[in-house]
Amino acid sequence: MSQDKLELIRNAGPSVLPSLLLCDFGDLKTELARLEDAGTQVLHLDVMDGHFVPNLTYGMPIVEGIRRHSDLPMDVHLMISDPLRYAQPMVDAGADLLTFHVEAVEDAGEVAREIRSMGAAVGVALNPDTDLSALDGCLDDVDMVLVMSVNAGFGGQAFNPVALEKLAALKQSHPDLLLEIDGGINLETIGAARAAGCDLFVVGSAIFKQDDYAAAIAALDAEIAGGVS
Ligand SMILES: O=C(CO)[C@H](O)[C@H](O)COP(=O)(O)O
Ligand SMILES: [Co+2]
Repeated sequence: MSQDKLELIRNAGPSVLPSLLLCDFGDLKTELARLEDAGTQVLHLDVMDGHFVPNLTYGMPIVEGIRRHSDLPMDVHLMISDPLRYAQPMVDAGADLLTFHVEAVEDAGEVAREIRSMGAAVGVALNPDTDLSALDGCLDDVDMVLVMSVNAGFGGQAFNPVALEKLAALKQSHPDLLLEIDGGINLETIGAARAAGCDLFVVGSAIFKQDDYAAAIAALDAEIAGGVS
């Protein structure tokens, strides 16, 4: 199931992934319908534990609730101190791609292999201050690298261009790896991320602060198309 969904995620690229961090959780069903009508192919869910990051969001019940109302592949961004503790419950709740932070674990390769053994695709994320060398030894065991362009924890932060250098370096060293960017992506920044080789573009504020999600996503798609792959 998840390997099929991984193919869907791969084939979706280059694509905008709405981050549900800033959606109306009081009316999630309508929000999901609006995103599907806007052509969304993959959802990005931000799970924060109030420990690895100073913010608290949601866990398995919300992921499972979203799964009940949408068949879209779910890219679950774990901003938590102990990703393996919750990996299997997240897979059971419907996560297709589970991404953990390299800063949270001692052996990223081992964590990646364990998540894969649960039947999910796996991504590894790194914050702006974390050097790419932190990924040494785990890139053969992941399907995707999530390059953060803000410090994980909150929506609505300003884009940090250090992410562009990391994307370009990863594209060169690992051309087959799926690359995702997250944080401060909007009409001004998305083209540069595409030009740096990015495939998946997580967007929160630049969609959810607009009245018309479809128009917001179409404008972002147009900027992606204008970038150099
Ligand atoms: O992982 C995240 C925050 O840690 C979110 O995915 C991200 O911040 C989306 O929000 P925005 O587009 O407003 O930056
Ligand atoms: Co995220």
